[in-house]
Amino acid sequence: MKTLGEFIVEKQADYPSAKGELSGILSSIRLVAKVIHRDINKAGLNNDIIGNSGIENVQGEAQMKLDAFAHEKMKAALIARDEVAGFGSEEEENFVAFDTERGRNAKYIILADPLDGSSNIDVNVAVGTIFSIYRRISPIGTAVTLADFLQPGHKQVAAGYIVYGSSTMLVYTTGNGVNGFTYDTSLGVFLLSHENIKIPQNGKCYSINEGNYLKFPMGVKKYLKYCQEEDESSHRPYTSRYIGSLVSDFHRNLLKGGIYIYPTSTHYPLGKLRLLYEGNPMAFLAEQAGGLASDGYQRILDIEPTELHQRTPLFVGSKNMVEKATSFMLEYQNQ
Ligand SMILES: O=P(O)(O)OC[C@H]1O[C@](O)(COP(=O)(O)O)[C@@H](O)[C@@H]1O
Ligand SMILES: [Mg+2]
Ligand SMILES: [Mg+2]
Repeated sequence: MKTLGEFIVEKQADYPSAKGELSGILSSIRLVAKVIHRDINKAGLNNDIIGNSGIENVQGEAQMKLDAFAHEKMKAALIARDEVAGFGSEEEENFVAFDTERGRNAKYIILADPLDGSSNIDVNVAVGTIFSIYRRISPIGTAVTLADFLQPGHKQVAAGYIVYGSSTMLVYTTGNGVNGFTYDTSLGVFLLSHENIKIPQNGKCYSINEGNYLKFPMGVKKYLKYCQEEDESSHRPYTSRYIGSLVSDFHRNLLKGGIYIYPTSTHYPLGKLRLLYEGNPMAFLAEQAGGLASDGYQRILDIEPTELHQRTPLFVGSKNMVEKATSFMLEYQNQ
């Protein structure tokens, strides 16, 4: 079976002009995945890892100890690389420009949600790490600027996630399909287990925090009613599945078909999920697997970001399901 390392080298050979820089970054993300995997596995035994850190992150949300741990590990792994010019993270207010000679001459910037679904850690439920890679637009030889981080999602050169579930998997795309690798803990390697993943065009599963139903826009309420109606030909009613960890919910729907929705609500008028750390990477993966991602009205990857921690509504998953949901959004646009 092919390892992630072998796969990366093989793919690099498909692009003779490539200098292996992207491959180097992916290798460091693989290392971060192993480190976080190791510590998550000890979470129940280690009080330095579980629980609330007692501080709020830039989103005003309680920061878990593992959030901060994952963020620090990721930053340390990336700063050590020749290829990375800067890092933006959900856990840090400003982006970090790697302002050394090496960083100023590097080509890529990374955005990440180092630990996604962190409220699940203390109860032993799957969490994840999400990453997104862009080529910088500022001149080489200078420190990166905010503009390098505010590029629309269609400019991503690679994106992916690690899901720390019943097994740990790394799933990524470089714009040429989506591949998944399962971590073999006894060998310490990621093995290619899910080659060229394609999301089913139709699914039977919808994932949304239905507890917020009364706060949703009318289009979402109508779509949920549609999901729950009886109709044999379209296999409705669909099944409701919601873990509360985007990576895990997305991963299930990617493999089995389904739709994940985090809409606007009276509570979160702009949506809850972050465009740069969550929306864009998942949208890139979904499209590369043959699915779709929308904010309800437009393609996620076409949104021009204006802020690092910008939020977005997200409808992502099987093509026909996302199209159906967004048709309801359009129909009930003003309600
Ligand atoms: O509890 P809610 O409001 O349904 O939100 C759940 C969503 O929030 C998130 O946890 C946000 O991610 P973080 O843990 O990285 O802040 C998503 O993973 C998840 O889908
Ligand atoms: Mg998250
Ligand atoms: Mg997070």
